[in-house]
Amino acid sequence: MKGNNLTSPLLSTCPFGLDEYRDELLACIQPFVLRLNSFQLKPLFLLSGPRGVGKGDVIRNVAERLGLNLFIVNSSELQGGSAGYTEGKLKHVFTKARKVAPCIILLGNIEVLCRDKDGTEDTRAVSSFVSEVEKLFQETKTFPVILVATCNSKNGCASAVFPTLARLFLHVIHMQSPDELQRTAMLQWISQKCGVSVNADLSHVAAQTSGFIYADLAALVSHAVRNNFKRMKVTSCDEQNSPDVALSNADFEEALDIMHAAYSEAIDAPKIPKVSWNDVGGLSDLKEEIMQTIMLPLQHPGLLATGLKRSGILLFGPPGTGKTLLAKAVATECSLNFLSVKGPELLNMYVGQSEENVREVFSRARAASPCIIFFDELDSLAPNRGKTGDSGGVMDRVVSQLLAEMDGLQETSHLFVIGATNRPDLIDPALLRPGRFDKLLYVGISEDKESQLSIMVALTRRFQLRSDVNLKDVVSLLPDKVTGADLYSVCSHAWAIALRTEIHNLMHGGSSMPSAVEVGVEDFREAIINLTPSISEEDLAYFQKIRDKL
Ligand SMILES: Nc1ncnc2c1ncn2[C@@H]1O[C@H](COP(=O)(O)OP(=O)(O)OP(=O)(O)O)[C@@H](O)[C@H]1O
Repeated sequence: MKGNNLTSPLLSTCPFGLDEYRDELLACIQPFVLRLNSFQLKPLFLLSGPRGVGKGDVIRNVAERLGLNLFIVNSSELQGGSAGYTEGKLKHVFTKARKVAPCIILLGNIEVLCRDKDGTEDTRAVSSFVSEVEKLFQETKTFPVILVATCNSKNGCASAVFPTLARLFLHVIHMQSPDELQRTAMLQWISQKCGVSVNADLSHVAAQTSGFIYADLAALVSHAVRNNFKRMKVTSCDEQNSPDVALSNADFEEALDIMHAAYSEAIDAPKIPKVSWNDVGGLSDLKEEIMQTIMLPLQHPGLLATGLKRSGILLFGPPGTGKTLLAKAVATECSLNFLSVKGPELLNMYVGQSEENVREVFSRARAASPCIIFFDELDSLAPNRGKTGDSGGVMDRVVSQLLAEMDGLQETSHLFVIGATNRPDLIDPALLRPGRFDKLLYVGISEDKESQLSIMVALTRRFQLRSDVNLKDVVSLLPDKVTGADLYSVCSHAWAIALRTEIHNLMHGGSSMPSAVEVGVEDFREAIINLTPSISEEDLAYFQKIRDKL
């Protein structure tokens, strides 16, 4: 793609994927440039969107296309602690702008304008701004001056701007995070702009960059170029001998790893867990089933377009049977970030806050996608509506919010939801309908020696076992019905007993502390004697009844 220069030098300043916003702004400004403004309206426009979405580039491109000068001023430069200062600064800026007319004044970060120290609206500053703007347009007779302000906002809406200021604008353009197609176009444009060719599947890269905006994609390409230089061992270059750079899939993969890691650090976002299949004993049928559900949309994103309904997975069963462990292992295996949320953590006494928390979880996961959201104790978050008896109907609204978010998942192939509960019978049936948590999987206790052995093997993987230990013999000492958590307790107990013995020997004339604690068969025996299985026969009968019912 190198040398595939853009045909129009004007087009080159507007990233592909932002053209719809550019055209919208162009259409707004053109009548004023052509003096078709018979209603004496003031040409004030507002562009809002997340920081780095490409607002400046859109305005720059419009100015170039219309042959207007661009006069850039940041609102924070106009803030000086008093309304008088803002007024003086504004006068100065507008006088200078008039001198370079025809022009666009780009007033950046308008959300900070007219804000006093404690963040509230400074009404005097607002009225100075309004009157200075009035004067600007009254006194500009010869060539047009257009004012385009920008506002940083997470969700693209301009609510951060004080309503008195927002009312001044003739039209507001809300710039959203780009979709997959737009991201592909942007990556292509940024690479061309950097003068590098691309031997990678950009649509595949774009699919892995959900939540990225223009500035993130530019950083991604620059990381990819650096990776390429490292791979090709480019040490020095000058204008004449600049190396031929062809970015490969591997360059982008590495760059994505760097970006995802940096992003996770910055916002404490979910990360890929470090639980391998070797850490999970038994449960092989469940592993297979979950992997298939998750891998299918990842490997064939096109299937979603054909109307295939995505489903969430609900793991249910007694406590301590490895539901969380299983979900983490799937995330590790598929290289997915893992966002674990305990149902009760999201509930809040303030009106509307619990629903907001649910929304926030999904938006955090979307920003970190590909991602698995793991809802532990789902029954506490989504109980049967109308049965909970909370006076304000909070739970009903939380369930409705959860349903709305789950339905929204159909559009993405990179977000998965796994729920876990000990009480599936308490969950609102609406959540178990097709397209939501419609795959119910029972995670039970270990009832046969074979599955107990495989869990013991997984749990003692990092143990130093004495030569007298045969795990089969250890397993034969176990009660018939135990959970993974019971076995974990046996292993950790045995290790603690072994450690205690080592310390005792050391204090009574032993030579020196060995580098690792060696666990012997006696240690396991003692730990097993002290074990009380966490699930009783009645509990088990109850879980089996629910399982048969579902
Ligand atoms: N199949 C297994 N293989 C290895 N370890 C297991 C297994 N099942 C459970 N464990 C051990 O038990 C611990 C608790 O398991 P986990 O938290 O996954 O259970 P859970 O079913 O999610 O429990 P809860 O319903 O109480 O949330 C794990 O950290 C792990 O050490």
